[in-house]
Amino acid sequence: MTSCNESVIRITSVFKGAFVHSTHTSPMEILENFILGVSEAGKIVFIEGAYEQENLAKRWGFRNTDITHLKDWEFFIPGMVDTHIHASQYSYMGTGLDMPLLQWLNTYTFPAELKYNKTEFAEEVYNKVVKRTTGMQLATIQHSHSTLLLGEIADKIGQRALVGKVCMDINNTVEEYKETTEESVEETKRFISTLLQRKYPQVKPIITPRFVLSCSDKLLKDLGFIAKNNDLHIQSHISENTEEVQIVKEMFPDCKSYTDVYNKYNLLTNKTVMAHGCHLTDKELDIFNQRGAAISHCPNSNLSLCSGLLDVRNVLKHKVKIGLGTDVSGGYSPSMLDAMRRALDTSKALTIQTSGYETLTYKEVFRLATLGGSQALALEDTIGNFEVGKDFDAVLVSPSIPGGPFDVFAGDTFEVVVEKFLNLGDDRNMVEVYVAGKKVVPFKE
Ligand SMILES: O=c1[nH]c(=O)c2nc[nH]c2[nH]1
Ligand SMILES: [Zn+2]
Repeated sequence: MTSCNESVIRITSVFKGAFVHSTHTSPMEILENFILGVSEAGKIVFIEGAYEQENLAKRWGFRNTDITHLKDWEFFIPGMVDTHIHASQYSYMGTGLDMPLLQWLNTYTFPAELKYNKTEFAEEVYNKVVKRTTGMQLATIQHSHSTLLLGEIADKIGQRALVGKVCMDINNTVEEYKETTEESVEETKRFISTLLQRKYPQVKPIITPRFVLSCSDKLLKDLGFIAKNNDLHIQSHISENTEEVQIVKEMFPDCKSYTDVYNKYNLLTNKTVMAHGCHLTDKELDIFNQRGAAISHCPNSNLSLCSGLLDVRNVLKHKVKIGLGTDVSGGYSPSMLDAMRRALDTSKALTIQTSGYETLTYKEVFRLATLGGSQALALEDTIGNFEVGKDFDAVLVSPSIPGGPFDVFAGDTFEVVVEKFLNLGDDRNMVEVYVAGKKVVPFKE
């Protein structure tokens, strides 16, 4: 394609059709018959009504034959952002959901994660999990060599990812699955500097204390320093289950709350995303708001481990950033469509319990899965919707594929088709995935 005649920006792809995304003012905007241009750098250069085609073609120097026309009923959505997933738990996804959090960790999770000291096992699992998930993934693993491998695989496939090495220096049940404080700190530093040196464009490190119950005061303190000194993202778990909350309270009598513990160690920043938060109090949500920290709502996991029902409406009321997470394998599905559906189920369960409760709409959970996720990961300037200047991270949805999971009828409106896809669609409908303008699905073998 030709270069633009009025600036150095080179347009490499132009798509014409329907674009569905969220903005600050609207949970779902359906832009039918629009035209979107992507630069060589993978950025959205324009998105305008198709009636502007001629002007745009002149201004940016593309020809009509350069335009990719979406087929009937096809539409683009922004890449969905999975704000919390454990790549290292993928091997037992869909099993072992028969006990509450702390027993589940001791029985299934710690023995399974121990296996990642073997690089071959890590390689097999990570090659599979990176391909199974569409969108951002946060991976956790204790062994830094396999965690680096995860970063390498994500980069090779073209995925966007924040990758973290789980830190834990306390484990009274599976004794062999823990590090000394020094090991945890040194391995974290080594992991971060190696990953940063590799300069992967879309793969970055994230500081990952497992949760308060797995980390000594010294480890939490040192991780807070490392994150601050290197301006890094932070991820952890908070207030997932009532037993966990009670133990934290007993362990830290001087702290006012679970949130206060992370806050004390500089682990609550505007680049922090905390998974779950089902039992956070209003005061704790106020602290999240003040610190600019975010919550990853993991509804499949919250239901599967009977942890709790996060009141998303209340989180939004406190103006706390919130996105969705699959939390594989506490959550049994790696699909962000499933995360949206379980978020709606949770909101409906709260509606049954609470008279006058304002149930989330399917449009609102779509916003959580896209724009909300980008805000939660402090990446709103780069991804989350189709605003000019952002990276073109997108999924091409084809609703009426042969043998697909739902049917489209002549009388359906675009809005109805989008709703059907969100409630009934699956991978078969997601025919192409783009990350920063590059097509990553279908995968190149
Ligand atoms: O859902 C969860 N999965 C985990 O691996 C974990 N570790 C601490 N807390 C946790 N919660
Ligand atoms: Zn988790």
